[in-house]
Amino acid sequence: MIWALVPAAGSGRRFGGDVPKQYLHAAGKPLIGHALEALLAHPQMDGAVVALAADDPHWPGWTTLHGKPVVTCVGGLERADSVLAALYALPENVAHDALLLVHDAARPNVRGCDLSTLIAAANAQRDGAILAAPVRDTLKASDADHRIEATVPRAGLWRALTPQAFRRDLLQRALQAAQAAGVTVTDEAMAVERLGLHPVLVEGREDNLKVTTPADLALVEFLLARAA
Ligand SMILES: Nc1ccn([C@@H]2O[C@H](COP(=O)(O)OP(=O)(O)OP(=O)(O)O)[C@@H](O)[C@H]2O)c(=O)n1
Ligand SMILES: C[C@](O)(CO)[C@H](O)COP(=O)(O)O
Repeated sequence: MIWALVPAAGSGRRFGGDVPKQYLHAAGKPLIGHALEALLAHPQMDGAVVALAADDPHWPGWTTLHGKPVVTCVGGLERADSVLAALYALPENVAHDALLLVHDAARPNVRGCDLSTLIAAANAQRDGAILAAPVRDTLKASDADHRIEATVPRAGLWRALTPQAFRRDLLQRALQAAQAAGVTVTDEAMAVERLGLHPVLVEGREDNLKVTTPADLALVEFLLARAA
């Protein structure tokens, strides 16, 4: 059994505007709709838990997509809190060693081929696996005035994407440990790394973009329309 946990309780501060970005439309449907449909269209996926802002007026109320259950819960202050809330909201019949794929609602262009390679990698070893893209640009470190201080060697550097795939019991233990330590993790792998484990990086599509600013939306609109 494989379930998705979809953090969708953010307010989109960097994007701006009144409507949280996960509900903005591109290629005819909200970004969250594209993300959930891509996840649940995959034959190995069994359902999804979506973490929403309290009293979210935008949630369309889906209870199934592609014939698979969609469960909702109230998210938390940070993304990691929302992921943990979604984990706690998993239905009773989801086993404690079930594989969980955590995917940003703001990443609408995830593809089935990437889901298949990620699931295979996560099933092949216990530390988990994440989609990621190798850094292709030269990286610079700067001072507070944006003056270059150094060029950062990019060999072995990756951009973490989502989904990130972990066994339920491991993910719960890792997120609870980070929360108890007062550490705000920016992705699930960071919490698992804190336990001394080494999740595997699975090269994913560069166009599995997270919509963070308005410029991202225009690009995602083009990508989704082309994929339709
Ligand atoms: N407390 C939070 C914060 C974020 N998210 C979700 O985590 C994903 C990635 O987070 P991000 O892109 O940072 O979204 P926002 O937090 O909404 O953006 P910002 O940081 O600009 O406010 C998004 O789908 C967002 O809805 C969440 O579920 N709960
Ligand atoms: C989880 C993530 O998408 C991996 O790159 C990223 O860390 C989310 O960061 P955000 O600031 O919460 O968008």
